[in-house]
Amino acid sequence: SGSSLWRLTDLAAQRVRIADKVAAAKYGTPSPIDDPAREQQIYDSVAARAPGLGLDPADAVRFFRAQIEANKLVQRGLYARWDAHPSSAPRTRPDLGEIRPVIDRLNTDLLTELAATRPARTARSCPAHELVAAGVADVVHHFDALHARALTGAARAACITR
Ligand SMILES: C=C(O[C@@H]1C=C(C(=O)O)C=C[C@H]1O)C(=O)O
Repeated sequence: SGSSLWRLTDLAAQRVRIADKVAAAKYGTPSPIDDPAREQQIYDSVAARAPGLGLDPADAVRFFRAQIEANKLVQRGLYARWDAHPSSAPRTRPDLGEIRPVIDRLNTDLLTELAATRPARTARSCPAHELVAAGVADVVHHFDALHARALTGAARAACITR
């Protein structure tokens, strides 16, 4: 992987994609899209692990805030779609308890990759990496506009602009 942002971007894309399963798990149930307690757990875990990886905790948390916003953007977009076209709503309901461990694993891999890509993330050229994200979204993941938009926001947060 080196310092290239491809793997980081692909992991972010996988995290955007899994929002489909999360939305399907919650749609038509009392579980809201936003779960602040779960989000706080993630931020606390990220902040605790960051220093051991040579990462600034605030920087790592900022990145994960963007990943979570991207995930919720997709969930909201899918809800709107499913409300408008009930025939497109999922017919089976996955178990959120089985999805979250996969997200935990992606979070760990993202954190590792954040540490590995520090040079690319601090480079002045980093914002151009949005193009990489667009390519990953299109060519690798065949994302629609909703998912591509979510990934663009998530990928932009990788750059350290301070
Ligand atoms: C993915 C979920 O939905 C939301 C998004 C989260 C995330 O991206 O990690 C965490 C909590 C929720 O606010 C979830 O509930 O697990």
